[in-house]
Amino acid sequence: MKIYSVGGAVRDRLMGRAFKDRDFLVLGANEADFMKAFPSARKQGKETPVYRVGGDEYILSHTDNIQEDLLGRDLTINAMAEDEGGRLYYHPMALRDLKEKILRPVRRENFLEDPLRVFRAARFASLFPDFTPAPELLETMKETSHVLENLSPERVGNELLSALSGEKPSRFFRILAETGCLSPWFSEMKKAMDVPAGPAPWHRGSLFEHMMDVTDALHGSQLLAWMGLCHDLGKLATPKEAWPSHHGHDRAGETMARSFALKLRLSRRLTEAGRMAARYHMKAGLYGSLRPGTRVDLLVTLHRADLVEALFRLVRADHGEDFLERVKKDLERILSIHLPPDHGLEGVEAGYRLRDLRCQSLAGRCSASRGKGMHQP
Ligand SMILES: Nc1ccn([C@@H]2O[C@H](COP(=O)(O)OP(=O)(O)OP(=O)(O)O)[C@@H](O)[C@H]2O)c(=O)n1
Repeated sequence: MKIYSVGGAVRDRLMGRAFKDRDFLVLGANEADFMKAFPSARKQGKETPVYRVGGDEYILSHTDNIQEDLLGRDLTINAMAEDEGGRLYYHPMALRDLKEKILRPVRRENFLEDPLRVFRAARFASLFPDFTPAPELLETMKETSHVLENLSPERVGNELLSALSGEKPSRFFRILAETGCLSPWFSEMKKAMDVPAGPAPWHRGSLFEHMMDVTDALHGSQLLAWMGLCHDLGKLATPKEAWPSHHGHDRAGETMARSFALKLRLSRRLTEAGRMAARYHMKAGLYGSLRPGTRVDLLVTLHRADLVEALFRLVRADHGEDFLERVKKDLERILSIHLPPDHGLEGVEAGYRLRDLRCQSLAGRCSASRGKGMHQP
C-alpha cells in the first residue's frame, strides 16, 4: 500500500498558501487492507471508496500507477502528488503552469467524464485571480457546456460557494459566460447581461456588471458575496417598457433569490440571507430618511434573522452609503427597551406598546401607527 498527499494541499504548499484540508490517495490496497491499517477510518460514500480519518480524506485509487491517476484529474496545477518520503509526482505541465499561473485542463475528456470540472475551473479563476485560463481550457469548457444539466445541485452549489469566498467571484461568472456555461445553473446571470442595471448614477451598464461589482466588493465571505449576487435579482422581472427603472424589484426579488438558492440546494441560512438581501436592500439604502417606526421594524426584522450587519454592508457595497455605525447604535437602543414589569397588556397590545416605546426612543416621540409597518408582534 502506498499513500500520497494529493490535490489542493500539495498545490497550495508549492504556492506558499495555507491549505485547509488534506486529501490522500491510496494505491495498491483494497478496502480490507486499508481498514486494517486505519481502524478508525469512516467510510463516506456507499459507492465510492472514500474514507475519513480525523479531518483528512482518503481515496482508494482504481489504478496502481500514480502517473495514471494524475492523468485523470481536472487541471494540471491540481495533478500533483507527494509520497510519504516527500517525493513529488506531477503532470509534465504542472510545475510550469503553476509558475506561469495558467489554468490548463489535464485532458479534454476528463471534463466530459465529470462536467463539474467546468465549475471547478471557474472557481479557481476566482480563487487565483492572477491565473490565466489557457485557450484549451476555454475550448474544453465550451465543449462541455451541453452536458451540465445532470450535475448534482449540491456539487454545483459548493463550487459557487467556493468561488464566492475567493478573491474575485466575478471571474467565476465571466469565464462561465465566455464559454457558454452559465445555463442552466446560472441562467439568472446570463439574463442579467441584457438588462440595464438602473437609472441611478452608480448603475453603470448592465445588471450583470452591477451584480459583479457588488459581489466582488463583498468577496471573501460566502454569506455577504451571496447577498451581493442576489440583491437585485428582482430586476430580471421588470417589463422592458419600464427600463431602466425597476419599480418593485425588491419584492419581486424575494422569490427569485429563494428559488435561486433552492435550485443550488444552499443552506437555509444562505437561502434566507439571499431572500432578505433582495427584499430589504432598498429600504435599508434609504435608512437616513426612514421614519422611526420603519427603522424600528426594519432593524427588528433584520436582527431576528441575524443579518443587520450583513445587510448594511451590502448597502455600502451597492451604492457607497455607510449607515453601519448609526444602525448599530439604533439597534442597541431599541434592544435596551423593554415593557415595564407591570404593563398589564396582553398579546398584540403588548407588542404594539413595545414598538411605541422603541419608536419614542429612536425619535424622542411616538410615531408608530398600528397595523402599519412590517413587523407585527
Ligand atoms: N471533480 C473533481 C474533484 C477533484 N479532483 C481532484 O481531486 C483533488 C482534490 O479535490 P478537492 O479537495 O475537491 O479540491 P482541491 O483542489 O483540494 O481544492 P480545495 O483547496 O478548495 O479543497 C483536486 O485537486 C483534483 O486533483 C478532480 O480532478 N475532479
